[in-house]
Amino acid sequence: MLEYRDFTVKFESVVFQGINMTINRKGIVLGPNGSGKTTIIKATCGLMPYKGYIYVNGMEVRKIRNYLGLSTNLVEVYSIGRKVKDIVYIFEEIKNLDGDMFRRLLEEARLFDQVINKPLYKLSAGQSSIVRLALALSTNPKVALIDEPFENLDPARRLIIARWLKEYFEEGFVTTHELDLLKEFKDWDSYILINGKIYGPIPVTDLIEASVVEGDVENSILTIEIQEGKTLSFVKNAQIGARLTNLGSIDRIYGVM
Ligand SMILES: Nc1ncnc2c1ncn2[C@@H]1O[C@H](COP(=O)(O)OP(=O)(O)OP(=O)(O)O)[C@@H](O)[C@H]1O
Repeated sequence: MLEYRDFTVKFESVVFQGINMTINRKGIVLGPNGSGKTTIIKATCGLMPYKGYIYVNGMEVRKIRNYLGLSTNLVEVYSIGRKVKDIVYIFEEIKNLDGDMFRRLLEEARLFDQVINKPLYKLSAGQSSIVRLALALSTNPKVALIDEPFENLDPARRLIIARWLKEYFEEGFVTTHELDLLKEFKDWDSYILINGKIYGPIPVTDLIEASVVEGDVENSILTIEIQEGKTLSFVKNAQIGARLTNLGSIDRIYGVM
């Protein structure tokens, strides 16, 4: 279980202001560019300072030592070792990574031979993304925090990745701004991260059926503040507004206004 209490991050401007949220299943976190998707994962993995509290299975992140049950695909975590095979070896030693599973996943993505003897930084963006996801999932994590796993991937590999995400971890969330992938995660919850706030959980099935309408609409499943004083409502089976999934990317939500 992930719990955020008064979670606040400020850089030059506020990224999160006093977030209170509990995630106890698997969630898709949707957010436009710069909304804080990577920031919330970094904070939850103890990779950056924050105000307030983050609890992973009841343990406050700042106090966690040697917890093996949390995994992420963030590149910062895999900056050790020269080649991919060295990273696998190190994670087998320090995090009980299952080397056979890692090999099996990469063979399924038809990448193993191409990447295993190369350093991560020499891989293409898509290859690096798949390798880091396979590293994260091969530790059989209870909780996984996966940042933008679908970027730079061809359609066939996106479906492979979606299947891994459904199968290989128990709790946590996957961030994306791509809306056409929602249909792969129909029994998950979704969260929308925008303008310093996090909205949700909303069942993915509800979001798939929702249209986005300007203003505060009665009987909507959700109303969000997209900018100071400007709201958008998500309305199921509406005859007005723009069907959310037709937007393609959550970044295009600003165009609805
Ligand atoms: N170390 C930092 N110092 C200053 N500002 C930062 C830092 N890291 C992130 N930010 C800012 O915090 C905001 C959130 O960044 P973050 O990378 O979390 O967004 P994101 O939702 O992952 O975006 P994208 O979809 O573009 O990857 C952005 O405005 C970014 O410029």
